[in-house]
Amino acid sequence: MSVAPTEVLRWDGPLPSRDEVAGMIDHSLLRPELTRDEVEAGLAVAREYGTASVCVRPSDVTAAVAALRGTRVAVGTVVGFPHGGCTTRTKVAETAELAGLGAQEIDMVIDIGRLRAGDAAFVQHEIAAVVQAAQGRPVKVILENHFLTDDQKVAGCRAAEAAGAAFVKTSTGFAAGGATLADIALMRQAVSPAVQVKAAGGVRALDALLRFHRLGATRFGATATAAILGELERRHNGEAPLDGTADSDPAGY
Ligand SMILES: O=C[C@H](O)COP(=O)(O)O
Repeated sequence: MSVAPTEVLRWDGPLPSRDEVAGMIDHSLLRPELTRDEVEAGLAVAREYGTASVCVRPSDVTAAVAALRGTRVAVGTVVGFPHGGCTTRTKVAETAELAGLGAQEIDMVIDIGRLRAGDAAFVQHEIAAVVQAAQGRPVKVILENHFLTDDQKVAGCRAAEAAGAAFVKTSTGFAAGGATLADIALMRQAVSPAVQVKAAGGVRALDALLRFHRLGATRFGATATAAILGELERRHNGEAPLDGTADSDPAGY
């Protein structure tokens, strides 16, 4: 599918509310160097804004569950992250353990090499095993599009849907490229309306988020949550866009 030029995709409808935008963000706290204090500060950001969830490292799930108890912010975490190359048994065991610790959403990385080799059946089987281990918790399937052709992205999306995934997701945020407009359009077309599309990796500006949303993304993985929502507040107050981000590369790469 061809994607309209950036200018055409500029957001021109009524601005969504802060709650609406926050309610689509998985506040990402996945960087390997984060200290416990930095994680706690990130959890406070999610709590303050009421994001859809936090996406934390597995070792932070227990702390996140405690910090967010009684709020509407779900605790999400990652499986097979970031390379996707561990065994299916390991991904299943991770999922079961993290669910037991209170994780409510699971973002899993596929076996990227197997998909590139044309073995979508393996990828589907592995996703299905994680979906089963998640016991009803939404599973978001990270394709890591940076490494894939369009045909492989579509095959990954179809495998995810057939396996019972709730979302297909563009990227980990740790490869050399993240979410793109073209990929969101492609992924939205590749799955039925029953499956949501999550954009992640370089979604660091309000305009980027809104453009992705217009193309069908309904969840966003972002570290720049406070900046995105601060920009939204400025727009609601009638202030001009911060710095021309409306015309920049929407994914920031
Ligand atoms: O959600 C996945 C990544 O951690 C997003 O990181 P980023 O927003 O800094 O690109």
